[in-house]
Amino acid sequence: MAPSTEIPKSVEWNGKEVPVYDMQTIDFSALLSQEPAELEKLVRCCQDEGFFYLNLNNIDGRRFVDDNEELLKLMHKFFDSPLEAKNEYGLITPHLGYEPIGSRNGVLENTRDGYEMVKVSRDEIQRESPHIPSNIKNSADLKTLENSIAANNIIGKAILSGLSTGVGLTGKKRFENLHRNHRPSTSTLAMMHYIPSNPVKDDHVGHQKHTDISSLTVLFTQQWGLQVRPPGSKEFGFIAPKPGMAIINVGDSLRFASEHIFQSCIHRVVPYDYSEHRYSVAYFLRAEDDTLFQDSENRWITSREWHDEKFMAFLASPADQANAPSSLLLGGMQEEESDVYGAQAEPIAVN
Ligand SMILES: O=C(O)CCC(=O)C(=O)O
Ligand SMILES: [Fe+2]
Repeated sequence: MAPSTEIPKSVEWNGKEVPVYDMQTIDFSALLSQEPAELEKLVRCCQDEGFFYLNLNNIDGRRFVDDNEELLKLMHKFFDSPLEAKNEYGLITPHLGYEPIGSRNGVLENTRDGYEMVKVSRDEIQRESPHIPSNIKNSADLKTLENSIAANNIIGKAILSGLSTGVGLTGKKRFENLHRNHRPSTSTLAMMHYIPSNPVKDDHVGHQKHTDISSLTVLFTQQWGLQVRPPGSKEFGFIAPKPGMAIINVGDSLRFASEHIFQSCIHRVVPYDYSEHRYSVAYFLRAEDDTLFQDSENRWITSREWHDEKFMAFLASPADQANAPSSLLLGGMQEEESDVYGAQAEPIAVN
């Protein structure tokens, strides 16, 4: 019998039954044509949940899935290298460079994070001699990185454009116009490797609860581990990876740009299979640095200021993080009262 591709409604994780949340699916081809029914669905996804699958299993999308396969090979080469090679430039800016395992707080109390990450920004890849570690800098590697950044940028812009049309924005007010390609931004490709870990006994575990700084995040992963906490829900639940589909989420900046109509969904990553190495790629499409919007405290703030402020807050110690306002940490998103597991004091992070 062929293996079942059915996604279960819940799975057992860490000694507990945990929901698997079903998300809506937006079809990339229909999005490109701005089919009205697809745009309506897209707007609803962003207003109600802030998360959806993007189906790339079609003639328009398959090349982006292939780009991601190539990138995965490059990631294996990079992460298999010695630490000194990976850390050749260190973390140059928050959106460019390498962060070793344990740079931030982990997903559970008293843990550090369980992943290493290398980021290549869209602005940097276009420079004459970009700061990229030498072990992924031959001309084929640069092409692979460029293809992925371009692919994700095209996907992000198609979504922004669909959303602008869907909510009736015209001219300069359209979301794409806050994300012009030639303007400086912190948009970046983040490649992550999670080490195997057991939440019961290890001290480097997962990726802490957060909302993304970005306008939109385009995520590729073939492995379980991502959990979301949709608005109004009492607990985190898994999102199942699906072949040929990217997972898209709205981040704080698009929530602000939409006058807080869109949800910036709360999420985190846990080790699903404790013995597994997990790989994921998140492209953070961010607004032009000098874009002005109002945060949930009604402060006028630029895209760059929001990025820098939130990033610094999350590099802070667990004690300082606990004292930071949740309007900063969770982009103004409210959490429902938690169940027992979710109620434990968890640090919160950012990307
Ligand atoms: O690894 C993942 O699946 C998600 C990572 C993430 O949430 C982030 O980098 O902001
Ligand atoms: Fe994230």
